[in-house]
This record gives sequence, C-alpha cells and structure tokens, in this order.
Amino acid sequence: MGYAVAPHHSGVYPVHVQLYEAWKKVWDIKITSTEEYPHLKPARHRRGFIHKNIMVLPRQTCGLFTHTIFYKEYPGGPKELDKSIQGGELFFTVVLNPISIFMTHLSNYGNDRLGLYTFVNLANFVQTWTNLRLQTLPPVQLAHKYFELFPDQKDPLWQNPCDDKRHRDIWSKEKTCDRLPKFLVIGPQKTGTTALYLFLLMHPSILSNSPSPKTFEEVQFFNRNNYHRGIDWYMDFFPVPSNVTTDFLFEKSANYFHSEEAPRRAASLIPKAKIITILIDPSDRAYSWYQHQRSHEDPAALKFSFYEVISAGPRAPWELRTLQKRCLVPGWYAIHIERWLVYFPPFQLLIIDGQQLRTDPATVMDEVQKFLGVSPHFNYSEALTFDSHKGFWCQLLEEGKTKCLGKNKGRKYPPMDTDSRAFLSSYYRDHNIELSKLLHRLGQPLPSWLRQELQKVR
Ligand SMILES: Nc1ncnc2c1ncn2[C@@H]1O[C@H](COP(=O)(O)OS(=O)(=O)O)[C@@H](OP(=O)(O)O)[C@H]1O
Repeated sequence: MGYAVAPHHSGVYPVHVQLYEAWKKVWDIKITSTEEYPHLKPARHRRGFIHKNIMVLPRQTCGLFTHTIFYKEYPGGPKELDKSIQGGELFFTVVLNPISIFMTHLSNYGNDRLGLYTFVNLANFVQTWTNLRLQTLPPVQLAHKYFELFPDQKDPLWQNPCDDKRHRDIWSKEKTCDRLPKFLVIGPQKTGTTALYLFLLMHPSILSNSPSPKTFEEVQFFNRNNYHRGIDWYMDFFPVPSNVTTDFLFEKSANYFHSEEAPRRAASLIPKAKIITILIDPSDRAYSWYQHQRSHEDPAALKFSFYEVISAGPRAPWELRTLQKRCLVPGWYAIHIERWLVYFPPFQLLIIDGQQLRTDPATVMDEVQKFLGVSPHFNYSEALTFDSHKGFWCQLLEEGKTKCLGKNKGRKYPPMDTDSRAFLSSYYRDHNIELSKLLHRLGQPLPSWLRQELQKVR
C-alpha cells in the first residue's frame, strides 16, 4: 500500500530523518499522515508536506480513540458521538475539508464496533443532507490528489519542536533545541559580512556554526534546498552552548538577504532571532560581486565587461542575463528588507552601514553588542587594529601581529569606470529612494552613500 503510520506520530513530525530513511529503504513507504503539522490546528487548517519523497498527509480527528470502545461509555454519553456525526464536529470536518483522512484503532472495530457505526452513519448523514459526493481512494492516489489540490503545501515549514509540548514529548531524548542560532547575519554578499563574522567571533559569548564544506563555509539553510534536509541537519552545524542564556549562537549566510523563502522559513523556526544586515552603495556592491565572480573564474564574468553585464538588454545571451540578475537584484535593498519586515518586527532587525564597518568597526561592534544584548561588553577598540598593508581593520593578536581576512576579501581591482557608475546610479535610483523612505519610517539615519545618491536625484 505504500502507507505507514508511526505510534503517537513520533518521528513523523517533528521529523526524525532516520524514520523516513528506514521507511523508504525497508518498505518503500510513500505516504504517511499526521495531525501534528504545523501544529494541532482545527481539522480544516492542518497542512501536509513532503519530506524525503514521503508524502505526509494531514489527518483529522474523528473522536474515536483506543479507549473509546463502548457506545454507552462514550465520553459525555452516546449523544455526544451522535451529535458529532449528525451536523456536529465530525460532519463539519468532512464538509469543510476537500480531503479528510481519519485514523481509527483496531479496538474501534471490535467491542461495540464504533468505527463502523461512526463512519456508516456519517456517510449516510452527509449523503442525506448535502449534495456532496463522497469518494475514497487508495493511499498513493489519495496523496497525489491531495498535493495536486494543494501544491503550495509540498514544501514543509519547519518549526521549533520545543515550542510545543506535544512535539517535545514525542521528540528523541537525545535531541535539544539549544543548537539553534539566536541571530542571523543575512548579507547581502560583498558588504563586509565576513569581516563582521570575524569580529563577532572575537566576542567570548558569541559562537558560530562549524563550516560547511559544500557551500563555501556558509550553511545556507533557509534560502535553498538544504532546508529540505531538515532541522537535525541544520542543528548539527552548531555546538551545544555551555550556557544557553548567555551564549549567542549565530550563522551568517550572505544569500539570505535577497531570498524569497528565507524570511518566512527563518521566522517559522527561530521567530525571536535577531537579524543583521549590512548595506553599502549597491553600485559598489554589484562591482565587488562582479570582481568576485571573475576571480572564481565564472565564464560569463570573464567573458563580459562589467558594463556589458549591468547594461545587458532582454535579447542578450542567457548566461549574460543570468549573471546580470545575480549581480543586480541583491541591490534592490528596500524590496528585500520589506520582505524580512513582513516576518520580523523592526526591533529585531539591525541595519549596519557597511562603510562605517569598514572605517570604524569598533563603533559598529558596540552598536551590535547593544542590539544583541550580549555580555560581557567586549572592547573592540583594543582588539582591532588598522593594518596598513592589508588596508583594512584586522584582529590584533599578541606581539602586535594581526589576523586579517584572506586575500579574497579586500581585493585589489581597478576603480569602476564612469559609464558603469552613471548607469548604476540611475538603475538604483528608485530603489534607493524607497530605501530612504524605509529607513525614515524605521527612524534610522541615512548612510552617507545614500545621502549622496539622493542628492544626484534632485
Ligand atoms: N576588515 C575588512 N577586511 C576585509 N574586507 C572588508 C573589511 N571590512 C569590509 N570589507 C569589505 O568586505 C567585502 C567582502 O564582503 P563579504 O565578506 O560580505 O563578501 S562575501 O559575500 O562573503 O563574499 C570586501 O570587498 P572587496 O573589497 O570587493 O573584496 C571589502 O571591501
């Protein structure tokens, strides 16, 4: 049949990957069900999802449990069961859900056979009093039908298992929710996120994930397909904090900033997390990103000049258009920040001026510490020093040595040509105006590059 259930839902949701893997391997299970996702909601608000190619259908409750086996002893009296069938809870569950899935127990089919009694009467009642045509399908077809009807439910939305007692109770004893970040550095790329990452790690109470070998050290969980590996996979990147209250775990993935999915997914798993973004002039960001692609030998970036990339028209070759989009879209700052603000309140968001991070990191780091509420206060003025050889601020080590970022951060390349500068100023004009309105609304000062850009508009 391809269908399996787990006692007490355990392992189905919150997802225990080993169960899914064993189901697939041993029985080639294709479908299961749960009433516990995303949370025990009223029957018609429950959702399904697909994990590891196993379709998880939302299940409704019918009021029959292992111990409800005698008609006369039905909780509250037999009338309660009849009421539920004849126009009550159970009737409405079937009427309001295009697909209803129930699970009963063997004991409901012995004894007073309440299983048969309930569903035969329910079907009769629905057929007598409504125009609905009832239909039943075997599990595999049913699951396909379900996700045809609700395609937007295919992607799961993970939540913190410890937020819900019922989830916590059926979760493995070995697992903990302490290995989740308290804040995220979301990017965008090329704004100084690695410098901020290095500086944050200097703080005695701030810890980050272990590097991911596959994604250039960043975990990149919320934005892309890694999300489908599940939260155990994500948590495994983080250490178990020695003090949950004072230790701050964090993760920086610079692609979260412009991701369509990341804000919603992050808000679902870590709704209280603080979010840090860094902004520099989007034109400089685009140029730095282009240089980054060239040094990673991206064929399109090597083939086309910066001006060709940013100014490519709709008929330009596909590779050029793709590169252009990746180069320019993260610079639509207001649009992306607004998306984060749909899911996170403004007081959980810190916008750092990347120019200031570059020239006066100690002041920025004081602001960051205050925003996070982390202690003890760490004195960055003493811990950072300007390295004239590197041309950037670096960590001061013993005996006056410095630890700077590698040669791929703070690269040497020629300044942007004037045509590209003018093109980008105009390209980003409306986005920058929107950003200034947004910062004004949030009561935040405008960074100097933004003030300069706005002056060009007048
Ligand atoms: N202290 C310090 N050291 C080195 N680099 C610094 C520093 N502060 C800011 N920057 C600027 O950071 C730019 C790289 O940004 P990111 O780290 O966000 O890049 S990445 O997205 O992670 O690839 C990098 O961009 P490029 O100059 O284009 O290399 C730097 O200008």
